[in-house]
Amino acid sequence: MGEVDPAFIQEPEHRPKISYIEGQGIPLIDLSPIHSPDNVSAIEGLVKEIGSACKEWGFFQVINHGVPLEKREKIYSASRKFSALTAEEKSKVRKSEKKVYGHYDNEHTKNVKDWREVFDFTINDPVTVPASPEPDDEEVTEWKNQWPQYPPELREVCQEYTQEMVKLAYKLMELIALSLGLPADRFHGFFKDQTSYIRLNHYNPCPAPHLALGLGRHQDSGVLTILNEDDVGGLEVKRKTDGEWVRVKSAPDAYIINIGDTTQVWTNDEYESVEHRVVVNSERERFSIAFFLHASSYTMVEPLEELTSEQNPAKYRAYSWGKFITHRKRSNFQKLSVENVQISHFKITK
Ligand SMILES: O=C(O)CCC(=O)C(=O)O
Ligand SMILES: [Fe+2]
Repeated sequence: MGEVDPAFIQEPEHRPKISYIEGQGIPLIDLSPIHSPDNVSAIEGLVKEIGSACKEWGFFQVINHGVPLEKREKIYSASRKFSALTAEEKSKVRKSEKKVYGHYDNEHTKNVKDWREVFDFTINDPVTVPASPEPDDEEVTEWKNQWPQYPPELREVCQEYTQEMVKLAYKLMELIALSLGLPADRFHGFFKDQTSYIRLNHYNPCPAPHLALGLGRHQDSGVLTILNEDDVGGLEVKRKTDGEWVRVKSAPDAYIINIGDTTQVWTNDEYESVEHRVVVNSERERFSIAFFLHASSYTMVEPLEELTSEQNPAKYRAYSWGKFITHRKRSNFQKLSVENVQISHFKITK
């Protein structure tokens, strides 16, 4: 076995198990009804399924989602070509504190290094965000994409894929709104100048897969994540019922959807954002593509009025989405002595 940089080594309690439980129970939801919206009873059934999946798992898979296979194949192919470039070539579009999108292979999750490299791009280029996390600083700045020279088609296939993700994300948010007894378009207003981005993930084979993780345990901080993975596998979800890590077995052509922290706050904990991580292996590299649906930076995130009452008061104080992400971005480039900003910091304690 090769030597592995100690920066990658997880504490014993966070190391992956040799044998794993396959997440058979993770709901698999057929989205066909969204393509014939007049079929009211089919939509109602679908809304119920989505509601239970959000409540019980915070994770589910969808099939018949309407995203053309060809667009996905194209973005995977471009992602593979990019990952095969030399480190020097990739460093030309390297992420930094100032350039927040691009290539990066030095990310830490909870202060342990992840065994992966990523390429990030914002779907609204440039996107306007606060200049600093300081609460009183009203200055704004722009975050822009960096596109590599090679492969030349990367930019275009990413843009085409983005359109599909946005369409699917809106559909899913409509179903989620309905499942909460809200009007279908209840969430749409939050996405006018959305800060959503896409991440192309590449996990190399790892000589010490029992010590390191492709991606350490975390919750997604945004609204919703739409993930596609290749056939290698490795995503694990912390099951709500018993806290066990279960391996997601991706159905062919499925997208894996999970609720993020913003939705947890909006729904006042009705739908919780669930921890997940990625296990690597010593034989096969793995690719995945994640679309993170994020609100406009000027959004104040707080429990929705319709979902709170005297009996069920708001469990969170309002926080600025823009300040939250600038805080996160800054700390990504500094080794932390304290925990990163979390929604729990806005929790109202009695
Ligand atoms: O690659 C995966 O399967 C999951 C990636 C993920 O959870 C993330 O990037 O937040
Ligand atoms: Fe994630």
